[in-house]
Order: sequence, then structure tokens, then C-alpha cells
Amino acid sequence: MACECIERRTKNGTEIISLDPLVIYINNFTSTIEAEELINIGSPDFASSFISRSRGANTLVTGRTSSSAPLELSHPLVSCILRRARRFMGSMLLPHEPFSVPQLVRYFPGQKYDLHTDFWPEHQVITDGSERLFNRVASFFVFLRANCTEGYTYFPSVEPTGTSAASPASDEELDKWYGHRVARGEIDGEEKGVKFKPIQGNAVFWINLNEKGEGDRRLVHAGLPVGEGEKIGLNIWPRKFYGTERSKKERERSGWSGKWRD
Ligand SMILES: O=C(O)CCC(=O)C(=O)O
Ligand SMILES: [Fe+2]
Repeated sequence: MACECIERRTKNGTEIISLDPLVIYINNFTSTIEAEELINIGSPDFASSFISRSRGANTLVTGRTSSSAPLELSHPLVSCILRRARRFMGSMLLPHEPFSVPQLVRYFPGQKYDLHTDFWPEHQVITDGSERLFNRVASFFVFLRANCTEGYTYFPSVEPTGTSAASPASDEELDKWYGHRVARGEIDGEEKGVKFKPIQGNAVFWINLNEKGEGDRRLVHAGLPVGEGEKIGLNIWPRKFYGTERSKKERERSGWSGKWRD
């Protein structure tokens, strides 16, 4: 009898790609029907993507040529997907800790999002008048439509765990374990980091900030240019709070540098 383990695992399972930093591959985070419905919900609102800045106005930049659309938090399917994300995070996300507005991103041929981090180098002030500071503690990137070639999500500084502690997984190992879903990336002809093929319903999850709220620059990543066809993804960003603007100033006065790790 054929062994079903691998088939079962890939149908509905999670796989650790890297332990430090933590990057997890989630198979079938959404069903096909859910993926298409999420796209329908957000589609009327697609507009050129901005990059949100820590201070001042959001800006349009050439490094991000996709379009994006917010998803209404109150929509039953959107809240169902966020409950799923919350359950996945377990006690890492406390009941009072919210999500940012989920965001669809759509790419046509040649469109891309250059290297960036999802966390802000400085915590943001929430706009509810409470002066609380927040940041994106982790990220889920879900592939909702993957009728495309190329368009991988690439993390140049995440080396996938291999059989030997001393060296990252080789392309052959990745191919054996993940098939075409996960591969090594390259920069200037040198093998470096890991990239994920767009596959409908599957997601990549990673942790952006450590317990102190410091951002981990190893989670820098890019949406590589789409070859042919269309790619649509969904960003889900759980938030954590880090005191208030006032408490930050007091910390700085008392000697805390407020600097992020490089
Ligand atoms: O399109 C991708 O593969 C990644 C998108 C992304 O990182 C983002 O929208 O923050
Ligand atoms: Fe991102």
C-alpha cells in the first residue's frame, strides 16, 4: 500500500523551514473557494500599492509596482480567516492584540515588490487617541491566486534548515522534502536564502520582532517579478503593543537606546 504520510502532510500541514529566524510553511491555509472569495471581496478596491512610512505620508515608490486592496475586517469570511491566523499563533497573540487591516496584493507580468521588511524600524503610534505604540510582530503571506510563472516570495537571509547543522539545505534536499514549493534563491549568481513558489491557498508565516519588540532584519524579503499571468497574495499582520510615546521617551531618558538590531 502506498504511504499516505507525505500526501497527508502536504494537504493540510505545517512545515518548519527555518528555526532561527522562525519561518513556517503552511499548506492549505485557505481553500480554493475561500481564496477566490477573498479576492472578490477586495477586488473593487485595488489601487497602486503604497509603502507605509514610519513618519509622514505614505509614498508611492518604484520598488513596489503591484496594486493592493484592504479587506473589511467585519466581513464574515475575513474575520474567519483572521480567527484561523490567531489560532495558529496560539499564546503568541493575546486576545486583546489585534490584526492590521488585511491587505490583498496583485501582480501582473513584470510587477514586483523589492526587498523590504514588514515591521517598521520605529513603532507606530495608533490613531485611536490612546498614544499606544504598535508594530507588526509577525506576518502571514497567503497565495490566493497563482496563475503565474515566477513571482516567488524570496528571503535572501533565511537559510533553510538542512540535514547538517553546519550548512543550509541544498536544492536537492529542498526538492525531496518540498517538491517545487520551496527552493534556494540566488543573488548575483550565488545561492542564497530561500524562496517560495506561489501556490493557491498555501502561506508562509514568519516572526518579525523578538520579545523586546526589536525587528529582525534577517526577515527582509521580496516579491520577485511575475513572469506570465497573475499573482494575488494576502498580507495578514498581527500587531503587538509596546507602551506609549510617553513611556518610550521616559525609557530613552533613562538610558534605553531605542535602537533596533541590525
Ligand atoms: O508578493 C510577495 O511575494 C510578497 C509581498 C510582500 O512581502 C508584502 O506585500 O509585504
Ligand atoms: Fe512583505
